[in-house]
This record gives sequence, structure tokens and C-alpha cells, in this order.
Amino acid sequence: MAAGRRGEARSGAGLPRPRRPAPRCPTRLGPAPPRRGAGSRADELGAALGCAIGGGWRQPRAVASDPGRPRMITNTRGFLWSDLETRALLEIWGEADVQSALDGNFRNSHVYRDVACRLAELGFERTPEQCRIRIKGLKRQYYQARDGLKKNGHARKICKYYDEMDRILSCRGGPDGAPEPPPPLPDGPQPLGGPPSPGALHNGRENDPEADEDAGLESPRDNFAEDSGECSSYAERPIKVECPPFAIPVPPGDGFKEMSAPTVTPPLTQPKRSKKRHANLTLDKMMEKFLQQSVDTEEKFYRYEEQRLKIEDKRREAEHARELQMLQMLGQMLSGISSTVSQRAQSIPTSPPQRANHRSYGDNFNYNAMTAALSPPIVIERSFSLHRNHTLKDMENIFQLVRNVIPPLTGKRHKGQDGRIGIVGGCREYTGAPYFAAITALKVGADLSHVFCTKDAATVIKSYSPELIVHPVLDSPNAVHEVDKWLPRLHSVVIGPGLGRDEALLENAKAIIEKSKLKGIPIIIDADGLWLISQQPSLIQGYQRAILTPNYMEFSRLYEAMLRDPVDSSDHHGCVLRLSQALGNLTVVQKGERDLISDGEKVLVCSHEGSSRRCGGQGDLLSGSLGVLAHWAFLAGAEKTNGQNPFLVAAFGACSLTRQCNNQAFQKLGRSMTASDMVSEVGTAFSKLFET
Ligand SMILES: NC(=O)C1=CN([C@@H]2O[C@H](COP(=O)(O)OP(=O)(O)OC[C@H]3O[C@@H](n4cnc5c(N)ncnc54)[C@H](OP(=O)(O)O)[C@@H]3O)[C@@H](O)[C@H]2O)[C@@H](O)CC1
Ligand SMILES: Nc1ncnc2c1ncn2[C@@H]1O[C@H](COP(=O)(O)OP(=O)(O)OP(=O)(O)O)[C@@H](O)[C@H]1O
Repeated sequence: MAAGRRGEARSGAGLPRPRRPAPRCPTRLGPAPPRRGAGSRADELGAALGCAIGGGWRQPRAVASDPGRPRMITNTRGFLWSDLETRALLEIWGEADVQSALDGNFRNSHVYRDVACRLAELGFERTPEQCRIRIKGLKRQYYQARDGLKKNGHARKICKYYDEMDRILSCRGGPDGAPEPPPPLPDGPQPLGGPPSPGALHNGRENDPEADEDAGLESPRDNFAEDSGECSSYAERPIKVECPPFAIPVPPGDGFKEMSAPTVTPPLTQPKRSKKRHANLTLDKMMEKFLQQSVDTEEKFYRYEEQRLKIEDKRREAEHARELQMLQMLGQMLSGISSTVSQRAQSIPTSPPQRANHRSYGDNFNYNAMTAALSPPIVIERSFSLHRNHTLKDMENIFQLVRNVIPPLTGKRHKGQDGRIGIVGGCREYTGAPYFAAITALKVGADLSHVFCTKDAATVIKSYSPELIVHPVLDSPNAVHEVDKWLPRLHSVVIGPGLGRDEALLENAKAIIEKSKLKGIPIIIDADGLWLISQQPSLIQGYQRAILTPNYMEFSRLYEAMLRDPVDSSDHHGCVLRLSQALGNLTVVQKGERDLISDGEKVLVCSHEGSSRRCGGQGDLLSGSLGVLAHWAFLAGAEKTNGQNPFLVAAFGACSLTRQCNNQAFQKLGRSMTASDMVSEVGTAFSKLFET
């Protein structure tokens, strides 16, 4: 059956075929290609051909003789070309517009569509693919011939159309029209798809997109056999009609699968085309993926850049706002003195105990009660940027005061001298809070950190850190006595982190506060310690070596307990000032977006940049660091704090440090940042703020 068809084709091939009307050409190359009018070589050739010999395009047929084979698109390679047809093809292919369209274009199917159209106008019906393959074969012959010519001068034996090809190809330069470059060195850049065949390394071929397209995908022998494709007459050689025995692979989605019928196994003898098609598809797919990835990466880059710019804008805005605020504050300080003096005078009678207590900071603390009583409450706000010069020396440079009180590290001191801090807190539920406070105290620079907690919590807290000294005494019957034994050795106590609200524990905490007061130890009260104070304010009232660190809720409770009024949310400064006064001018640190610190005389505002992350435990870092700084500031004396209340200075230092830790940890970890991450930042934050 197949032989019969070949026979038909052969007999038909010798007969003149009626010339069909030239098909409409769907695509024309470039701007107005020269129409082949009189004088065009292709037209002359067309005219000379007259009724073209039967070299027309035959409808490719699928081989149906083997029912086991799936019907599919016939591969059109292998059709034979007559001499006239070939010359017509070369004329068209050699046209300048065709050559320039082929130059530098990896994809050339549209060019060959045009070539096929032009060929059809001359009466030769060939598919674009047939034209492309024919040209490819001719080119291969030409290059082989040219190489051979260099060696032994037998060019025309190998390539019949050597002169025509040479005329076309020797004019063909690189993409910019320059003469063809010399052949690349063997270790030079290789085209995609594997190492080129030896021939591909010769002049011009590396610039030839048509050559690139198939480089390395077929064996030269195979190509030569198929692509020589010429015959002097159709009768001379049988027409080779091919049908691939396997399906043409179609790329589905991401990967590649062959759409072969499940029962058909491709014969082992014909894998090359499949490989080539696979390779072509793989290359296309790879290129597509590569381009997609490039686009994605670029998009990502722009997204990140946009976010970065937004953050930068916000930072600038915040800085600007802070500068304005500072200027306003300065203006207020200068212009509002007279009005605030009268306010101050009115407020004095509401807190009678404070006058006497000012002296209780200690012998070395030269606090001038009279001056304080007559001076207006001053609001000092510092917004720090570490990398800017601070022009407002006015504020007595609180930062510098903090630096002043930090004991220098010297070899002369022994363990314990830089701080022995006690944390009273830690129960079964809350083991983290006392740990954060105690470890922060150590990291700030205390030498020893003691935790007085319940038995349940002790082992757990110990397991967090071997650096901590943990006493499992807080729920024991003689808890107060046990703690009291240690008090003389402690420089400050922090009462409340993780204490809980158990009655017995609160009672013990109360007794420990009393004992500490008697010994004149600075006391920092936080968390559940503040709950206790809000129940019994007299416990701490008037003890000016106490610092209270309430968050918003804790502040509200205390305020209401002391002033019998709800907090005035339009006057935070006034509220914190009044609470401190009501408690007898002890230091109050109201934590929040901006930390307000007051001793009833002044309000310091710390709005040092932190972050928007509010994980639990941040307040514990604050109370732990405050334990150390309060001791240092108290010890340093008024000289080092320039006459300022040392606890204000210490509180300001601790707030700035906590916020700096928060900022640094957030920079690194963003949303996933936790209090432990802040603890890791204590060392660098401290250096940045106070040691540079
Ligand atoms: N890892 C650990 O072991 C840790 C243990 N910790 C320990 O836990 C114990 C209890 O401390 P605490 O702060 O949760 O109790 P408390 O003050 O009664 O608040 C209760 C409620 O008040 C609110 N609220 C709180 N703050 C607010 C604010 N700023 N602004 C507005 N509202 C605010 C809020 O109410 P909500 O929003 O849930 O209605 C909150 O639930 C204590 O011993 C402490 O040391 C912590 O240190 C964390 C790490
Ligand atoms: N809105 C905020 N913006 C910036 N910083 C804040 C904000 N709120 C609190 N801080 C910072 O966090 C520190 C701790 O305040 P926070 O209100 O978290 O205490 P807390 O509730 O007692 O903490 P804890 O979880 O330890 O009990 C403050 O000193 C302040 O520096």
C-alpha cells in the first residue's frame, strides 16, 4: 500500500501540474519588501519556468498501513527538490530583506512563511518547514564544501550550489552588518544546547540563528543524508514520505510528556528526532522559564524597593515630627514659666510629706528641696537619633548624665561591686518575667542577680540560665526571713515580675518591701507588685527611693486608688506628675508609646525609637535594667547627675535601653521578635547608647 502510494507520487511527479493561484501571503517581511517586478531575478526565473515542473507541494500523508501506529501530523522532511525549485528558493532566500530578517532572529518561522509564499508566487508549493529544512541542508553542504575547499579544493563536488550560497553567505555579517568575526576559540562561549558540532565552530555559523537552532541536536551524517534533498528529475529518486512512528511531544504545563498511545513502544532505531524535538521544546521551555523568572525577580526587586522607600519616608516623617516637638517644648519652657510657677504653688499643699523626704535619697545626695519646690515642673523630652548631633544642650543632656553614672570597668573592683540585684517574683504560672528581669540586670552590668521565687518556679527559672542565683523561698513559711537574710547584700530589689496575685505571696512581698525600706534599698515595683501597691498605696507612699513602672492598666489602677479620679487622657503629663506627687514624689515611669517619667517635679519623656512590636516581657527588661541603673545613679550622687534626681536619670536610661533593644531585635526579626531576642540585644544596645 505504501509502495503504491510512492508509485503514484512518482508517476505524478513527472507530469506538469496546472499552476495553482499563488496563495495569499499572510505575512510579509519588513517594510515594503521589494516586489518582484520586471528586472527581479526571482521574477525572471519565475517567467522562465512558465508552467512549473511538477515540483509542487504534496499533501503529506500519514502512513495508515500500520493500524498499530497512531495517526498524526506527518513530518514533511525528506521531500526532494528539483534544481529549478532549489534555485528559486535560493533567489528568494538570498534577498536582502530575507537575510536581514533572519539575522539575529532565533525564531525564523515567520521568515520562512514569507519565503514559502514568495516561492508559491513562482509556482512552487512548499511549506515553510520544507523551505527551512532545504536551506539548512544547503547551508550544511556549503560549509562542508567551504572547509573542504580550504583543504583540497573539492567544493563543488559536495555542494552543487556553492557559488550561489557563497554569494549570499559571504555577504552575511554579524548582527550589525559587520564582517563575520573569526571563529571562536574552542573554549569560548558555547551556544545553548550543548557543545557545537565541529562545523558549527567555523566562520559565520556561530552568528547564524538558523544554524544555532539545530546546533548539536542531530548527527551530521543524518542531516546530510536527509538534507542533500535534490534530484535532477523527480523520476530519478523515489519520493520519501515519512511518518514518525511516535507522537510529537506536546509540552503540558511544566514538564514534558510524550503523547504516545500507551500500547506503542517507539522503535529503538528512531530516537533521534524525538530527542531533537524534545531538546527544542526543552530549550524553548527553559528560555520561557528563564524569562519568567527574570520578570518575577525584577518585580520582587521593585516591591522590596517600594517598601524600603515607604519605611524610609515614615522614618523621616517621624524624625521631623520629633524635631518639631522638641522645638515646641523648648518654646513652652521659655514662655510658660510664669504660669507653671503658679500651678506649682497650688500643688504644693497636696503633697506635704515630699519636702522632708527629699533628703532621704541619702547623705551623698545633695537634693535641694527648696529649689525644687520653687521651680516649675519642667517637661524634658528627648527623642534620640544616635547619628545626629544634639543641639539641645539645655536638657542637661540626660544621656550624658546616664553615661556619667555608669561605673567604669576597671580591674580594681571585685565581684559584686557593680551590682547585686534581687528580683522578687516568679511563681508556677510566671517563670519568664523574673528571668527576663534578672538576666537583663546581669547583661546591663550587674555582677550578681538573685531571684526569690516559689519552689515550683525555681527549677524552671534555673534551667533558663545558670547565671542566675535562684532562691525557692517565696512560698515557704519563713519566706520573709529568708529574703531578709540577703537584703543587706543587695543593692536594689525589683518586686513584682511574675509574682502573681496569690494572697500569701502578696503578703510576703509586702513584708519584703517593708524590710527593704528599712534598709534604704532602692525598690523598683512592677507588674503584680503594682497591684499590691494599688491595694495598699501607703506601703510605698513617701519612700523616694522607690520607682514604680506601671503600664497603662497599672497606671490607671494606681491613679484611681490615689487620686480618686479616672485618668485624664488629654493630660498624660499632668497625670503622671500628679500621681508621683500623690505618692510622695517617688519616681513614676508610665510606660507606653512614649514613656513618661516623673518625680513630681519634672516630667521626662522618652520617645526613643522602639518598634511596633509589643511582645510580653518588655516591661520585665525595663524593670531589670532599672534595678541596676537605679543603684548606679544612686551611688554616683548628685555631682554626677548634675543635681538631677538620680532615679529620673536611671529611669530615663532604662527606658531608652529597653526601646533600643526592642528596635534592634525588631530590625532583625520583625514580627517574630520576642523578649528573649531583646535580651540578646542588651549588650550592643547599651554600647550604642551609653558607651560611644
Ligand atoms: N513570660 C512571662 O512569664 C511573663 C509574665 N508576665 C507576668 O504576668 C503577670 C500579669 O501581668 P499583666 O501585665 O498581664 O497583668 P495586668 O497588668 O493585670 O494586665 C492584665 C490585663 O490588662 C490589660 N493591659 C495590660 N497592659 C495594657 C496596656 N498597656 N494597655 C491596655 N491594656 C493593658 C490587658 O487586658 P486585655 O487587653 O487582655 O483585656 C491585660 O491582659 C505579671 O506577674 C507579669 O510579670 C508578664 O511580665 C509578661 C511575661
Ligand atoms: N506603644 C509603644 N510604643 C513603643 N514602645 C512601647 C510601647 N508600649 C510600650 N513600649 C515600650 O515597652 C516597654 C514596656 O512597656 P509595656 O507596656 O510592654 O510593659 P508591661 O506591660 O509591663 O510589659 P510586660 O509584658 O513585661 O508585663 C516600655 O518601657 C516602652 O519602652
